[in-house]
Amino acid sequence: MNISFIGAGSMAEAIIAGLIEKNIAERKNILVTNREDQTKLADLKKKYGIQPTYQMEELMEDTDMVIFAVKPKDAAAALKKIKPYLKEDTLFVSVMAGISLSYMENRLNVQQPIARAMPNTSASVGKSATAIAFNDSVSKHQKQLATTVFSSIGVTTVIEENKLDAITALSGSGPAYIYYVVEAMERSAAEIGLDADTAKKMILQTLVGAAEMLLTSGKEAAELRRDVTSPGGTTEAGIEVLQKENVQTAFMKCVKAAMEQSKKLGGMHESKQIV
Ligand SMILES: NC(=O)C1=CN([C@@H]2O[C@H](COP(=O)(O)OP(=O)(O)OC[C@H]3O[C@@H](n4cnc5c(N)ncnc54)[C@H](O)[C@@H]3O)[C@@H](O)[C@H]2O)C=CC1
Ligand SMILES: O=C(O)[C@@H]1CCC=N1
Repeated sequence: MNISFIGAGSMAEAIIAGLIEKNIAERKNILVTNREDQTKLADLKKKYGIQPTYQMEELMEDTDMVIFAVKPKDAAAALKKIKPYLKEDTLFVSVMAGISLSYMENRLNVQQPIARAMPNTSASVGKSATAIAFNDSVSKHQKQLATTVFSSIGVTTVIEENKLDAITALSGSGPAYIYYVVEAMERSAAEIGLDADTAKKMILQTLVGAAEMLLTSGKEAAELRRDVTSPGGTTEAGIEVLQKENVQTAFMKCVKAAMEQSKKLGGMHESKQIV
């Protein structure tokens, strides 16, 4: 498979690492460009053996798929730059938060095959939860190609585009919520007299173990929680505080706020005139 990346930041690198690790594409067939940071491209070449280039013709000529991984604020300029070189039947895959299929169709070509994907940074370790939506021009074969690419960095689900803001809030931003909880556990461990190394080891194994239980036990989260909570015991005392402080409600508000922001990001850019 030939794949070209527009944008060479953390998300592009995570996907490149997955493609190489799982042998989805040969290193010589992965082309990468960015706006101007030649040092970053040289680093990527050294690390992964991929092909950096600033030649748009080279990027677009034989590619099966263009992965577009620039920030939403840079979308308009980057789309304008590539439009003259993008072949009309090449699959264009965006990983940008908030930017809709119709926004991209309007700036590229209404008939362009376009996919909108939302991975997360766990892609770097092959554990992304990615959701992907397609416009009507994407062929069955192209859907398979895109699914293969994102499956190389974790689990992939095909969904309707109108669910992508919710997905962005839940699993796109999701790793950050978990890290936030870990930060709190680390701080409390220090306060109750545990050294940082011991605390980290215990917290991380607790996290991995809980995830494995959720994946394999066949039990719901609430049931697993009840299994830990002995009547009159330590967990009950802890959870009572979380309930009194409305922590679950706060988390629900957090996900909703992230979803609103995803919608807003899209709206902010959609309202700009096509230039
Ligand atoms: N970081 C995250 O957790 C996630 C990010 N995303 C999305 O991925 C996209 C990229 O995010 P990051 O990799 O974190 O950003 P980043 O800032 O690390 O990388 C952006 C890249 O785009 C390049 N770029 C900007 N304008 C360009 C242009 N005109 N032509 C060519 N290249 C250009 C920059 O040089 C840079 O290499 C964003 O749209 C974000 O919404 C999606 C899921 C998760
Ligand atoms: O915070 C953001 O906007 C990006 C999208 C999902 C995760 N990070």
